[in-house]
Amino acid sequence: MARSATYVAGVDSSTQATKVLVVDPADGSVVREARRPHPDGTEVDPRAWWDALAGALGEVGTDDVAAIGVAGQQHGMVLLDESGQPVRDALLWNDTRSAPDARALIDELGGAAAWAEAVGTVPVASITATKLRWTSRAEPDTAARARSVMLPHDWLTWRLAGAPDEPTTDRGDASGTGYWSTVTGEYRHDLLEMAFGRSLSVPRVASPGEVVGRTPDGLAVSAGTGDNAGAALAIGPAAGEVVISIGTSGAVFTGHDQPSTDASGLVAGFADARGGYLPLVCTLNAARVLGAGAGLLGVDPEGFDELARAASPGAGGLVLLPYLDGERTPDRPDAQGRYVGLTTTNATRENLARATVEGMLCGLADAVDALVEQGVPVRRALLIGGGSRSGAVADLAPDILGLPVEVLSPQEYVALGAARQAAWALHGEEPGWTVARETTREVTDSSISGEVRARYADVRDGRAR
Ligand SMILES: Nc1ncnc2c1ncn2[C@@H]1O[C@H](COP(=O)(O)OP(=O)(O)O)[C@@H](O)[C@H]1O
Ligand SMILES: O=C(CO)[C@@H](O)[C@H](O)COP(=O)(O)O
Repeated sequence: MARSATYVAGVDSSTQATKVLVVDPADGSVVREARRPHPDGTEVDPRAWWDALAGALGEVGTDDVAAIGVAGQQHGMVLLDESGQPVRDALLWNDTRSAPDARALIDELGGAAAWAEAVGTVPVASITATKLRWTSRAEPDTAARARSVMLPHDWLTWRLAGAPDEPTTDRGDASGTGYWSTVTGEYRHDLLEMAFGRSLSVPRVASPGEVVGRTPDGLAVSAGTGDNAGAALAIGPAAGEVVISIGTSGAVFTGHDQPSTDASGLVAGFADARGGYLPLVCTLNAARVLGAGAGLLGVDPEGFDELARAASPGAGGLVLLPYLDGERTPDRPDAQGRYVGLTTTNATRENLARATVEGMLCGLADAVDALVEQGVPVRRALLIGGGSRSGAVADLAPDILGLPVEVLSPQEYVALGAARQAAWALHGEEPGWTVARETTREVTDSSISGEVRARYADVRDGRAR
């Protein structure tokens, strides 16, 4: 159906919610937006994402929308049967049950370096291939019914396009599966078979500006991508800039001109949504650490910020190891959070709040170090995601990271990137919009990073208990 509509829609189907933006493709301005929550938990019926998407699209309205793109939480395993129905709830990126399967797969291929060379990423429990192995091992009857595997954004894109015979994915999201190689740009069907015990259908990898289908209403559907690649598409970090996304995950990434193959496993060598590369470090513990701290202290986010700002740097020696939900980077799936160094002198609500923010930021500072270790230049950090709305995070970040920091204006950058891709698919060229930049917050005391991070490292590495 031909449409005379003028706008494009971008979707972020992330861990906690679906967010939809209707955007003017002429300048990238947001004209309408809506949001629907997702169920909690690390395994979710994908139909809940579809319902959230349908609800949010219904609220924003699509009569004047010509194209749509979906960026989604990475790595989630959506296993489908012969008729295209999910055989079980999707296992999400933050589900750690497949940690032993990750270790087994590493051994079977001959070690971490072999994986880094093969696909760019050493498997941890987040990576889709390990979830396939867990399913074939722990739920063989369920596995027997599976015919195809998709990622969350693949599945939503496929459904938006009316479930065509040939589902699609893109380089950005495919690179988080463990069975698509960022190094060669090809599927490694042998690794999928090694993980699952037999072959499964996988989506075709569409090109960045491709129209992969049409909705029943005639909207052009773009290839979509993973949420972090979506944010990178929206922001376009310059050389030396690293994006730090403080959502459910803490994701630290930037564009790069060559694939990464980090055998230490800290840096995932992902692809981006433009044809380039997106080395990325992901922690399991970011915005929710702040929420847990606020809950512990019985305050709202603003009250929590006020407490954290009122304490001195270093929180009187109190340190939080922020691995509340286990950790992915470093690979400690069974870890728990720990406050260390509590004394009668430092036992104040202010220090508890400050240690919480500092601990979360130290985890992200470690992630930045891992990128630098891989030869990625880092001179400035750009903060996005729900946790970047915390005033205490914004205030403390430059001194803990030891970097100038820009907190980008609160926007749904992942959905904006998806809208940008939809505009690209619609008009055949990538739009030229840039996002507004904010004032840079400079490092105020360069000794803080060293001192706070040294105490944190003692706790992280077991030298202080
Ligand atoms: N002002 C704030 N202070 C601290 N945390 C916040 C604030 N605003 C939102 N958040 C947290 O940000 C998270 C949601 O961020 P978002 O980037 O949308 O996550 P995701 O992409 O994982 O769904 C929630 O955990 C929420 O509690
Ligand atoms: O696993 C990763 C990146 O490798 C996560 O970043 C997920 O993509 C989920 O992101 P959020 O929902 O936290 O934005």
